[in-house]
Amino acid sequence: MAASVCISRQPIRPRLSNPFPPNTTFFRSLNFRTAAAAVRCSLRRPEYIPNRIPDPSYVRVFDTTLRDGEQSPGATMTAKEKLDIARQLARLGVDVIEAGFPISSDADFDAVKLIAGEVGNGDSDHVPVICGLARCNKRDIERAWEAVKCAKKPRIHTFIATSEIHMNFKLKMTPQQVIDKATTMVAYARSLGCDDVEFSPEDAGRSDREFLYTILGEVIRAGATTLNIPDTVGYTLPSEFGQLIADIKANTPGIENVIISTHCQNDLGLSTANTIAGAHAGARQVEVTINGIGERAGNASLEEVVMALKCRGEQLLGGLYTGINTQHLIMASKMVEEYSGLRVQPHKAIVGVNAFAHESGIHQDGMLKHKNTYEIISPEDIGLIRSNESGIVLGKLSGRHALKAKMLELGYDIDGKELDSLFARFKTVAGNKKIITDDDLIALVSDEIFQPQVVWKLVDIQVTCGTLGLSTATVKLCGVNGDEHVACSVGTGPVDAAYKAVDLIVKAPVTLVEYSMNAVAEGIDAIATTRVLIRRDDAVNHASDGVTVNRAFSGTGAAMDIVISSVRAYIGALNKMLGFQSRSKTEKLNQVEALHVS
Ligand SMILES: CC(=O)SCCNC(=O)CCNC(=O)[C@H](O)C(C)(C)COP(=O)(O)OP(=O)(O)OC[C@H]1O[C@@H](n2cnc3c(N)ncnc32)[C@H](O)[C@@H]1OP(=O)(O)O
Ligand SMILES: CC(C)C(=O)C(=O)O
Ligand SMILES: [Mg+2]
Repeated sequence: MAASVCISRQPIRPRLSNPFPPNTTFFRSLNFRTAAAAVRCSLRRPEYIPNRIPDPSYVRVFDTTLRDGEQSPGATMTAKEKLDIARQLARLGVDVIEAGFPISSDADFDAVKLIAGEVGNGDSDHVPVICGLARCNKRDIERAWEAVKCAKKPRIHTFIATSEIHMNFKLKMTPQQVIDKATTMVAYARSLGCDDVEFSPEDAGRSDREFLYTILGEVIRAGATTLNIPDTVGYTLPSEFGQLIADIKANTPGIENVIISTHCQNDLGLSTANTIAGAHAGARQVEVTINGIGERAGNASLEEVVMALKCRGEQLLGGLYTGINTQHLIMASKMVEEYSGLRVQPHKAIVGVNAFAHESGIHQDGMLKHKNTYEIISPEDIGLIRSNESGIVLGKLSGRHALKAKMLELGYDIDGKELDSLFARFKTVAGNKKIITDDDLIALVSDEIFQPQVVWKLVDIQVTCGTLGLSTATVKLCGVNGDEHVACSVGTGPVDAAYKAVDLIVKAPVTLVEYSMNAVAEGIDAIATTRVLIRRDDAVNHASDGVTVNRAFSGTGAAMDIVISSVRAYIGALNKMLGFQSRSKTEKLNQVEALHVS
């Protein structure tokens, strides 16, 4: 009987907020380091001086989501959207916002100017530098200056290509002409009153080293304050890019008076690794974008670079850190995803929907026992509030520990045989469905666990239906003694035919009082939950011997197939009714026996 099923709906239990057991020194120190880095981030953003950073371990974050990011095909954003993102970037604590390429269009000019006026003039403790991009020509530079000059900290970023292939085929200029253009334009930018000028030798990753040292030395003399080293076509490997930065640092005259920066495209999927290698080799500005969006395969992603520095900077990178408040990362990612229309792949590091989700049983078991078994970052660190604390996503690879924990979260404390039975049914459903929702699980519980004593059990069912004739159903049921019965019937539809076939076997005259069905999850592979209410037709006869049997009995069934779900519900209700009848009769007999004894 149902009374033998030991399930209780329980309130969700409060959880420990500290995932580190107090006596585990390794985790304590790891926790301490993370906390210390976070405190230092918020307390120690060094004063902004264009060409110098007072703390040698501080790495400036230059966000170019609104410029290089917008160069992703289809990512064009309105001025209002760019302003919203710029505000979020300021909240995040980026040091520099490259707001656009003002010469490229009036719309971009207006957007950059708007951002410079609003975000570049904020009254909070931290106001980011607002930067505009310009080619090495006067019109671009004037336009960029016009757009950013109202910011508290304006910057012009000018660039010209230095690789042989770009100089020969694209610019059609000699190396000396390129040097002259670069130096005159850097000086011109300074002459406009801009004391924060960044210069980029485009395609530095494929440029001749000696030529780079020369042109970079010259632009420093002309007044550049930041030298950005772009791997424009994402061609270098991490060791190579790190060496490039180290070589520039060692061989460029006057380099000690400027900041070296990285700008890594992602054509080989190495942009984050290259950026970290660059910072390790001496770069103190990293150019990145939210979600890694950008030209072609994108840029180094801000969240990956920042979290890599936060997680490993202290241990492996000489204490490098940034001023990013990582708790705003998820929001920034969502906003950029929404406004740019570029969807984040589910398995994207840090911000992908699967980045903190665990589907396989062994991992889920580990997560339930100690989160650091399978997570190196806590989701709260990036502002992610998980719907369940351990990030468990049930699927066909999940195990009992995870199912039990998930059911507890839903309010069902299930153990032992009931858990085994639910687990078996769950595996079947999970094998057929991509996503198991909470509603699916609840439907499975009510179908499988809250079953009355089994009198009849559905073994097989086959239906045919359609527009050509009557629906027919063949049903095979198994009785209490294990004997199998088969019956066929026609009906007005497949469910009606199936119910009539069941009636032929069970031979209990009942009326179907109510029938309802819900698809409890979205999609074509949703589980259908059926609820039926039946009433025994010959109730009066039994009522004469004092047993109340003319009550209604409900049954629920769940399955992806609506006919199976319907038949399960019907048989469930029949079983309840038959079980109730036999219990009532037994009780009556017991009462009579007791009377005789007394
Ligand atoms: C690596 C990077 O991401 S660089 C930034 C790339 N981003 C963009 O290009 C987005 C915005 N661009 C635009 O809107 C347009 O390209 C504009 C408005 C800037 C220019 O448009 P147009 O004047 O029609 O020129 P177009 O784009 O066809 O060609 C570029 C011209 O700039 C020249 N050029 C390219 N880079 C530079 C440079 N850094 N400095 C000076 N001139 C340059 C090219 O040689 C070419 O000159 P040419 O017309 O004499 O052959
Ligand atoms: C403008 C420069 C810095 C650039 O985006 C690149 O070289 O990729
Ligand atoms: Mg770029």
